[in-house]
Amino acid sequence: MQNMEELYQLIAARKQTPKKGSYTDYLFTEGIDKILKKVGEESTEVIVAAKNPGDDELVYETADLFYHVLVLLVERGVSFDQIKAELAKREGKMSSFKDRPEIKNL
Ligand SMILES: N=c1c2ncn([C@@H]3O[C@H](COP(=O)(O)OP(=O)(O)OP(=O)(O)O)[C@@H](O)[C@H]3O)c2ncn1[C@@H]1O[C@H](COP(=O)(O)O)[C@@H](O)[C@H]1O
Repeated sequence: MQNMEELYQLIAARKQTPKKGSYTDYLFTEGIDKILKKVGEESTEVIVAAKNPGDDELVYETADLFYHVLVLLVERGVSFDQIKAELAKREGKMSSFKDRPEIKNL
């Protein structure tokens, strides 16, 4: 079983020690524009999958998107701990939705 953090570490290791024939290495070699294009493509595929019936396609495309976002974070030098810290800051925070009537009125 591979969790998100383990996958991040594997991708970071690929950047540190490139492995010939690896898709991750291919993305790093192509560079940031290619990685961003893939994140865009995979995001669109998630949206389309979410509109279609059944979960399989949505699960598959979401996994693709997560992987490519992790590649992007490694490429940009953002650590997984930074993401965890940001999520932790939000934990247990009350939603300010009720205080913002403009959202309900959209
Ligand atoms: N989670 C993934 C993962 N998700 C998607 N992909 C690849 O992402 C690509 C997306 O498919 P597309 O059809 O959109 O892209 P493509 O036509 O293959 O290529 P391009 O469009 O990028 O030119 C596929 O080639 C998938 O294999 C992934 N490749 C690798 N991983 C993980 O990363 C680990 C390291 O991978 P390697 O570096 O390749 O060994 C693997 O063990 C996996 O756990």
